[in-house]
Amino acid sequence: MAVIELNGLTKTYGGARGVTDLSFTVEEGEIFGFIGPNGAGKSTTIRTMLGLIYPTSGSARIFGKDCIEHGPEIKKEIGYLPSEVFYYDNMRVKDLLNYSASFYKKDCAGRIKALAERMELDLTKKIDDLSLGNKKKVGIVQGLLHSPKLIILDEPTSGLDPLMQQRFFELLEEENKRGATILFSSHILSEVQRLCNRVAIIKEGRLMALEKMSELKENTYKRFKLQPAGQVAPGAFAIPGVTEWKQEDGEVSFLYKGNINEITRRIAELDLRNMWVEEPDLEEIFMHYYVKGA
Ligand SMILES: Nc1ncnc2c1ncn2[C@@H]1O[C@H](COP(=O)(O)OP(=O)(O)OP(=O)(O)O)[C@@H](O)[C@H]1O
Repeated sequence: MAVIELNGLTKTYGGARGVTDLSFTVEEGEIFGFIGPNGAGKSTTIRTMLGLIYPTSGSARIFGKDCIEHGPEIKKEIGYLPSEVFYYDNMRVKDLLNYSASFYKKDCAGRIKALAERMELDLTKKIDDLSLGNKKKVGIVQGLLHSPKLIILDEPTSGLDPLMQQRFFELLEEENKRGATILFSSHILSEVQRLCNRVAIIKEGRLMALEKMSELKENTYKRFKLQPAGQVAPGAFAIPGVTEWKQEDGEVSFLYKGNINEITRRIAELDLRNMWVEEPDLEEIFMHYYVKGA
């Protein structure tokens, strides 16, 4: 079952581009990455899903229901963590969270306590006295306290230290095992890589690619590093698919995309001391899409 369905979603702000003709679906149980640089249109898409802004044309549906027509009903089943969190500073953390919980017709007390313990959040503190990272933790607990079916995260890790990021990711993986679908929007590619099964790449408001994480990695470049016994002739790797060829300090490196046998035949002609083949990280993949689509 599709949990999120975007159909030709377009949003303009006055004449300015927000997102253009965006279509994709997120299936139940997925951890879906939504990546693109600042200004690509991620927040615009999320705000439309939450019914906070109206699409100019096209539609966004969640749980099979239109996000504008059924906004309040849909929102009860969504946990949303915005990129920036703002609170009434005078409140204590527990009062704010109890207030948030009162919107759901569920007893969330046990969950609030468990989540706060997990994230090492002091419920008795005044929001005013919290650091940025601790405010972020309030947002996390607030987003998860009602055990939502869909979790929408907009740049969720900013302000969290590495240990807390790790905890948070573990928490998300548990929520996913419990059955929650997750949309994870980010420009930090390593975290998307770590967590997501599938990704949509967005650039200047348009969908650039929609792929399984595994395919995204397979269909792209591999980085080769060789340590030859002597100098390699400059033309030795002049075959299609080889780019960024470099020879320095006794090491040859290049990116390769193509039939793996072609390249191993070339490599086999060399006398090697050592060799490494590395998976490209998402950063390199991302650059590839951007350069290609530029
Ligand atoms: N309220 C608004 N009024 C006018 N233009 C807007 C508004 N909100 C967003 N935009 C524009 O829409 C485009 C997409 O912005 P959006 O915030 O959705 O991108 P993003 O991918 O979430 O980036 P970021 O990570 O920086 O938030 C940008 O060009 C932005 O300037």
